[in-house]
Amino acid sequence: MSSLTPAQQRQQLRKTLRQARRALSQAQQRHAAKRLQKRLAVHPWLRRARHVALYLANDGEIDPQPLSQWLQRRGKQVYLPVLKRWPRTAMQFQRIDHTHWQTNRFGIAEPRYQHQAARRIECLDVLLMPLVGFDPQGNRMGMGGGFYDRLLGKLQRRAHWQGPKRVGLAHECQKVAQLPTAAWDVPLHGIASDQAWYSGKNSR
Ligand SMILES: Nc1nc2c(c(=O)[nH]1)N(C=O)[C@@H](CNc1ccc(C(=O)N[C@@H](CCC(=O)O)C(=O)O)cc1)CN2
Ligand SMILES: Nc1ncnc2c1ncn2[C@@H]1O[C@H](COP(=O)(O)OP(=O)(O)OP(=O)(O)O)[C@@H](O)[C@H]1O
Repeated sequence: MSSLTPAQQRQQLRKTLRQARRALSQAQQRHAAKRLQKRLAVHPWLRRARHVALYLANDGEIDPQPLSQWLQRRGKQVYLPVLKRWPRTAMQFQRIDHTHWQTNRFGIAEPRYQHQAARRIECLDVLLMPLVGFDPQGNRMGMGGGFYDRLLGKLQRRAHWQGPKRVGLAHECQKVAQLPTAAWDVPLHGIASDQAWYSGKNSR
């Protein structure tokens, strides 16, 4: 209905797109994950990268696992997000080798925090991000926690941007023509789906 506020529109869209990705079969998920790996394995950003963050698939997200294995075979360091206990809105990244696992408050597995395995976001080469929805202009909508936006927002306010390439990973069914954007959204440099590569327009 046209009487929805922008926040309600985002919420509505989030619900529809989450249902769409959850409706994919296991076979479709496996196929998509493999296609994604093939696409990114030839991308110069990933071929050059030494430190890459990704995520453990949840709620129908496209699965970066085949890509993670490819990266590790190439001797690259792979990192996962770990939610901070305090402040509860913060997140950091941790290398995954020799890891003890725990479950975070959203039921997603994550490495137990170890100071020596953590890496600052500005020292990552590529940040592969989960998303609920994207548009071909490079806008991203996540689960609504604001974890990635908050982390990247801090970097963006610095005079000299130094940070990872921001790449969203998605199923093609998560694409919309134009996302309603919020002031704090940080645009992506690119989006890789199982079917295509999208170059973000307003990335820097
Ligand atoms: N695989 C994966 N890992 C990730 C993220 C992600 O989006 N995907 N995150 C990206 O930020 C962070 C976790 N953020 C999340 C935010 C909300 C929910 C979620 O399921 N929300 C429920 C409500 C749960 C509750 O409040 O108890 C929901 O909306 O139904 C999950 C993860 C870090 N790790
Ligand atoms: N840079 C920021 N500074 C302060 N608050 C922020 C910032 N970015 C996001 N937020 C807060 O986080 C909340 C969720 O934002 P949003 O809906 O854009 O999250 P998301 O991108 O879907 O989630 P995520 O990044 O965790 O995947 C917003 O209501 C906003 O208040």
